[in-house]
Amino acid sequence: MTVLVTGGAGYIGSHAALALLDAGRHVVVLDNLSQGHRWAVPAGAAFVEGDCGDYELVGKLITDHDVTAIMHFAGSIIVPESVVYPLDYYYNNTVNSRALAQATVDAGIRHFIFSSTAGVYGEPAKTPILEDFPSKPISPYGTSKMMTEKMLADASVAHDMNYVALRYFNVAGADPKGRAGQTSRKATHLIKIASQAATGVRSHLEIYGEDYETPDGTCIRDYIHVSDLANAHVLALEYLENGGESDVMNCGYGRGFSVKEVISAVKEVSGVDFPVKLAERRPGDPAALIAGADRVREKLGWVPKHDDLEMIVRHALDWEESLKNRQVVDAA
Ligand SMILES: NC(=O)c1ccc[n+]([C@@H]2O[C@H](COP(=O)([O-])OP(=O)(O)OC[C@H]3O[C@@H](n4cnc5c(N)ncnc54)[C@H](O)[C@@H]3O)[C@@H](O)[C@H]2O)c1
Ligand SMILES: O=c1ccn([C@@H]2O[C@H](COP(=O)(O)OP(=O)(O)O[C@H]3O[C@H](CO)[C@H](O)[C@H](O)[C@H]3O)[C@@H](O)[C@H]2O)c(=O)[nH]1
Repeated sequence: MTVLVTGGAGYIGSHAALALLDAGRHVVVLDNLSQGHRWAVPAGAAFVEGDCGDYELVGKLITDHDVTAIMHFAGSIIVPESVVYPLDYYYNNTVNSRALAQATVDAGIRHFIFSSTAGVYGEPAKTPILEDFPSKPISPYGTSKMMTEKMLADASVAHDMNYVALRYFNVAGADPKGRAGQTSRKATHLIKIASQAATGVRSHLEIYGEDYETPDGTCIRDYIHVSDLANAHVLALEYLENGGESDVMNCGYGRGFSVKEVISAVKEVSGVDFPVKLAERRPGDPAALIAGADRVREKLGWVPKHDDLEMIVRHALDWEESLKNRQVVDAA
């Protein structure tokens, strides 16, 4: 009875592995270490280095570790990069997920939890965004995830498998106990970048556009603490094991902060007035993404513990400081 966590050497996957272990589960992590770090895999989890699209390898590790459920975090995650290298994104996020799904159904695995994204909605007509709004991604990243969602939906009808696709909004923060955090080799996320600027890893931060149709002209996002998100995965697994029907669920708090509000919070919490410059809009950025997040609460009984921007920022800053001691910071 082991959970296979693909991408468990990365940011969200390592937190999910911790949450599973904390819940008394057995975990095996599969990660090709293209972005993640071996040391980020929690001590209590088994680790296999390899690709989630390697059908033979996945089949073997399912047998070797008595895997009964999959949590699929492995993927390429940077929206603007997907605009420049779309075929790489379709390969890693869609083609490799197809191979993983094939290995899953061939091995008779009955539960699958997938890391999807608010990016599947594109530019929503209104907020908050509900799960039944149309999927009209405006980036290859969003399309690559939408296609995997559709594969899982079809596979769950044809095979004895139920799934939940969790559509994450903007994930941020770090494990409150300091056991894990974001250590991306190519940091792009706002709170991570701002934390690096506040801790001196980066010289400054750029705001990508202040001419959006929002109150202060900068983009609005729904920032969710990574530990609350990890807990939603544990609940989703219990839900599927108890026979829950396949579904998609938004993961956010249902409120948004602008880029400028986030920068103010990081300056306030850190006490550092780091330089901020204005820059051009970044391709693929919708103006506002706020989750309608009732479904995940109602169906999974999810109750967040960290819905507080200052707490999210505090944990992100603490992690950034700890990385300086480990000497594994990204180059600015
Ligand atoms: N971070 C966010 O705000 C966010 C929002 C929505 C969805 N997501 C999704 O959550 C998942 C995890 O994101 P993250 O922020 O932890 O990213 P991350 O880059 O920290 O982690 C991804 C991990 O997957 C591994 N990986 C990538 N391709 C692989 C492959 N083919 N085989 C095996 N391992 C592979 C990487 O080495 C890395 O450890 C992704 O699928 C991402 O699309 C993230
Ligand atoms: O240095 C920076 C970094 C970001 N931003 C802005 O901050 C906002 C948030 O950007 P992030 O890069 O932190 O996050 P995204 O909204 O682009 O995307 C994230 O959330 C999405 C869902 O909302 C996807 O799932 C995706 O995987 C994940 O990277 C955007 O308006 C972006 O333009 C800046 O102004 N400066």
